[in-house]
Amino acid sequence: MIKGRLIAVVGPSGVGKDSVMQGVAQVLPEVLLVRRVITRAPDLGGEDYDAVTETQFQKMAKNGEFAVHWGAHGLYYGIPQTVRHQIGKGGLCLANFSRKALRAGADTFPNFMVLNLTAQPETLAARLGARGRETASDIARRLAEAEKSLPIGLNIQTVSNDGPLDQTIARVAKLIQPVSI
Ligand SMILES: Nc1ncnc2c1ncn2[C@@H]1O[C@H](COP(=O)(O)OP(=O)(O)O)[C@@H](O)[C@H]1O
Ligand SMILES: O=P(O)(O)OC[C@H]1O[C@H](OP(=O)(O)OP(=O)(O)O)[C@H](O)[C@@H]1O
Repeated sequence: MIKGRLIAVVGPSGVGKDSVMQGVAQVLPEVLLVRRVITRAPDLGGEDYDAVTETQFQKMAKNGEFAVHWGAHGLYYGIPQTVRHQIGKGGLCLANFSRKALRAGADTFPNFMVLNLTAQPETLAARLGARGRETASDIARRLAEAEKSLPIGLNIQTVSNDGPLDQTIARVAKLIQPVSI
């Protein structure tokens, strides 16, 4: 029997969290990508998300619609409660996560695992510029927050994404096996 789990993908802005998640979902069809609720303007690309206003987000949070939620970059992000059902059914779920919210994630989800992606600062700057989703001042703020420590005592796998994306995807696909019981 397979136990489901949530794998929180973390790392600095521009490291490749969304790209790696999408690539892994292509090579491992059983992987489910978590669709986050974000107070970001709709259709800015990078990931599929539910765009809501701040008022809508606060209402959803108050109604208990998020398993975990946090604020960052002047936005709010929520992981929907529905992810719990997917995990309960044995789903291998991947979510773009905040390093600040990892402790809450570990307290919320069974078999919680962290995929920590890394890249050199100059790589991050080049990638954020090329992505073009944020303004230059937003990019500067994101780069200033690149270094953050991770909580101790969690199941953390660290993988460099400095090299070719396909190489990272292949490494991650090998690491994120479901939990057998
Ligand atoms: N290994 C890689 N090599 C080259 N470009 C990459 C690689 N990984 C991601 N990118 C590019 O870098 C940019 C940032 O990636 P993204 O997945 O949006 O990062 P994050 O979600 O961590 O902010 C995107 O334009 C993406 O196409
Ligand atoms: O606490 P931190 O680990 O610094 O993370 C803060 C936020 O940054 C990322 O957001 P988002 O996907 O909007 O930005 P990014 O693609 O530039 O990383 C991540 O998903 C968190 O929501």
